[in-house]
Parts: sequence; structure tokens; C-alpha cells
Amino acid sequence: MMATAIEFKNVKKSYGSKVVLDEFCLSVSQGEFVTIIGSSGCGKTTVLKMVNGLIQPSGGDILINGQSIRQMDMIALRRNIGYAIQGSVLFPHMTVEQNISYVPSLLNKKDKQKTKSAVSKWMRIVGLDEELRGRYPYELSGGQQQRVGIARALAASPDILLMDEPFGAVDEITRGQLQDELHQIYHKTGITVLFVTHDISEALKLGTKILVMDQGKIQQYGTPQELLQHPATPFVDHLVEKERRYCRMPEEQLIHCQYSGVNDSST
Ligand SMILES: Nc1ncnc2c1ncn2[C@@H]1O[C@H](COP(=O)(O)OP(=O)(O)OP(=O)(O)O)[C@@H](O)[C@H]1O
Repeated sequence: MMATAIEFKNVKKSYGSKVVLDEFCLSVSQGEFVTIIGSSGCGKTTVLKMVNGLIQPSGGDILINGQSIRQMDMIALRRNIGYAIQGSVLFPHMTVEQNISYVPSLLNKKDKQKTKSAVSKWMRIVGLDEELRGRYPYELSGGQQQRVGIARALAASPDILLMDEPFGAVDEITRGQLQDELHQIYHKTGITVLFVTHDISEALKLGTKILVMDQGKIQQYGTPQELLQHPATPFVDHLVEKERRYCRMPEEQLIHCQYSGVNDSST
């Protein structure tokens, strides 16, 4: 049984009189890749930003590795949590290298060479060409900027990575490549990921678990298979309907279905 990385305990969040989350409970195990999907305005970004303290809960508590974030130093907390969001959030006056090395250079102040090789390593991992090192964000394509953003989030070696529609602004091909790269990084590092998306295929492809939300309520929290095979509510059923229609069954499973069909009719 894996330890719990993130826990929401009866969390409440309201803006004025508008209640966004009420008695929200969620437990994320270490090393889990959780994709969060749901109707617009249901509170996905709010959930994400509460993990790194960008938004304070109105009630309840949030624990990171068993410790309440109320008792944590916000700087230490954020240093341990990577954050990547849609579009470019790079420092515009800094080169690719300076953007990626921002946190590592704070951490290994004296050892410049260590930071340099860390930059090369992360550029390679997210699929950025070495020659882009000295360029400024405005000299990069949207997909390249997105890769730099992810490299920067990962270069701080966080235990937890929060991603808010990080691939929302790129074309289909780049999106597919970034998804594959993120999937590999996740498997290599064993990092815990919370990933907000609007795209159910992306949620099913990347998530080891998917959190489906509607109107501040959890509709289902389960594996891709559980969602596809046992949708908990009509909302989830509707969400995965198309995916189920297009998802190709592995041949063994098809054969199994046919066999059980034959058995059924013969008994
Ligand atoms: N600072 C704020 N003040 C008032 N209302 C807010 C504030 N931030 C968010 N909200 C409201 O809270 C609700 C949840 O917002 P949130 O950004 O978490 O939703 P979301 O699920 O991420 O939405 P989307 O999918 O559209 O990005 C929305 O109705 C939003 O309008």
C-alpha cells in the first residue's frame, strides 16, 4: 500500500456566497497520476491551486505527505511542488537556459556546471534541441514554450507536479508528443501528478486514476478501466460514452467475449 501524498479532508471553498467545493474529500497515493476532468467552472483549478497554497480553503484541511499545509512554510512547500499551466508562463526576459535553471541555480549556487548539465538533461527529456538554449521565449513556437515550461517545473525535482491544461494551447501532433513525453517522465521519476484537462481521451490516456467532477462534487474517482466499464453516475457514463465506442478492444478480450457468448447460449 502506497503512502498518501495529498489528502483533502472535508475541504470547503466559497467565493463570497458562492460555494465551489463543499466537504470535498480526496486521497492521492504517492506515485499516482491523477487526471481531473469535469464541467466548466466545477472547481478543478481551485482544487489544484489549493495543493500549493495559491488558494486557501475556507474550511477543512489539506495534508501533503501527512502534514497540514496550514503548518508549512509556503516557500518550502512550493519548492517541492512543480506547477505548469496552459500557455507560456516563462520569464520573457530570460533565455531557455535561464528559465529552466531558475530553481536549480538557487539550489546549487556554487556549482554552475551541475546546473548546466541539469538543463541539458531536462531539455533532452522534454524533446528540446540544444540549439534553443540561448533563445528567448518569443523566439520559440507554442509547443517549444510549453516544453520549456514543463522542463522548468521538473528541473526543481519536485515530489508533486501540478499541471493545469498544460497542452491546451498546442496543435494535435505536438499535444500527442508532449503526452508521450510526460508519460515517460512520469514512469522514470515516480513523481505524483495532478493534471487538469478538458479532454476525456487525454484523461484516460495519461491517468492511472481519473477524478470526474461536476458542480463541486466528485462523480467518480477511479482507474480508466473502472470509468469505462462501471461509470458511477449518468454524468460519467455520458462523458466516456464516445471513448467506449471508439476504444478498440484487445483481441483476446474480443475472443473471450465471443466464447462466453457461445457458452451462454449453450447453457
Ligand atoms: N477569485 C474568484 N472569485 C470569485 N469566483 C471565483 C474566483 N475564482 C474562481 N471562481 C469561481 O469558482 C468556480 C470554480 O472555478 P475554477 O477555476 O476552479 O473552475 P474550473 O473547473 O477550473 O473551470 P474551467 O474548466 O472553466 O477552467 C467558478 O464558478 C469560478 O467562476
